[in-house]
Amino acid sequence: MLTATPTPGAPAPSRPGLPVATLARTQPLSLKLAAFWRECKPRVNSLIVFTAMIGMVLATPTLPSLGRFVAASLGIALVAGAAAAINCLVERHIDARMARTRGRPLVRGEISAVETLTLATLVGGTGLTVLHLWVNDLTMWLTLATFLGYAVIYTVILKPATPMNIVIGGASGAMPPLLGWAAITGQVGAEALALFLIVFTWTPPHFWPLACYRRDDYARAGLPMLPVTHGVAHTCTQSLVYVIALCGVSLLPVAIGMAGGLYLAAVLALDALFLARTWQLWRAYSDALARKVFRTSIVYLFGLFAALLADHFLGLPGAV
Ligand code: HEM
Ligand SMILES: CC(C)=CCC/C(C)=C/CC/C(C)=C/COP(=O)(O)OP(=O)(O)O
Repeated sequence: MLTATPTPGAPAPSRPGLPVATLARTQPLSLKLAAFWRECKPRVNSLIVFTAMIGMVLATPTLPSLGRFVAASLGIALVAGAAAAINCLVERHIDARMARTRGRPLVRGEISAVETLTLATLVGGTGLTVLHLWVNDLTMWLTLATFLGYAVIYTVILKPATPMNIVIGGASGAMPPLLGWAAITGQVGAEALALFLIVFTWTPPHFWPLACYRRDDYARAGLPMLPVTHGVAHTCTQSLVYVIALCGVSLLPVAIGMAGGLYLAAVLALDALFLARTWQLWRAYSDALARKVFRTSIVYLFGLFAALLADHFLGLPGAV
């Protein structure tokens, strides 16, 4: 619970002079809802939902039913948003100590812990209900497991305990394309596992460059991220190993016949870009380059899934 005593290093609350707990009580509902929206981490979750949507489109040789597609996207988005909000709730004292996260709504007193919990329960519960009523129970259970994997196993247990937090916790972030596949087919096939493996292998070199240039933040917050516990050089070596593995894993869709030449051409270019940047970082680390590698990771994953989509549409009957 945030109290009237300011957390050392935390920013001033959104209205100076008022303690954060009092502030949260005096905010109008519209501002609280806007604060909750930010707690749902809409930018990160837009890519998460995008990968789930591609999983749905790839799961059928034609096009998925529009109703099922919309219901599954909505259900997954709502549960992912609730998971992000619970992450903000659990980590509010840590967030107050890090420059990157100290502007978050709970830290600034724009919303209270109880309101965050209430809204997250409502939103997450609605998401699971949508999946139960209009998608299928397999997707609902797998989405619930993903929620628990991120909000509890990663956030509460692994993140404060081990520098390998991201490798194990990354399994939750890799689930959405598999959830999309399960939403359309009612099962989990080899193709869904290939998509899972791509995001799973991508996650460490997505996160570690950011953890490198934010290492002082993580050290101040007392979180055992790899650059804090093992240094930047070791983290860059690990990132390079994962990107090399990713170059292999990214070819799985071609190897199992779920994607063709267009995807192959695009993914080879993306692999070359990600590998070159991660290699440069390994050779000569700088914070500026680490920022660039982090941004490249996002371009990489978005580009890979967009290429899968384009390749799929090219293969549809009637396409040139
Ligand atoms: C457990 C695994 C993951 C961790 C620890 C992680 C960590 C992070 C962190 C710390 C940021 C910076 C957020 C900020 O600036 O506040 C970030 C940004 C981002 N992440 Fe991840 N991430 C993970 C998985 C994923 C996955 C699976 C996706 C998408 C499929 C993703 C997509 C993004 C995007 C799009 C951004 C940029 C957001 C922006 O520009 O504001 N992340 N990630
Ligand atoms: C369907 C469903 C439940 C999906 C959840 C998907 C999922 C696991 C997303 C994780 C991505 C994410 C926001 C990481 C932030 O990590 P962090 O908490 O270490 O970052 P922070 O320091 O910015 O809070």
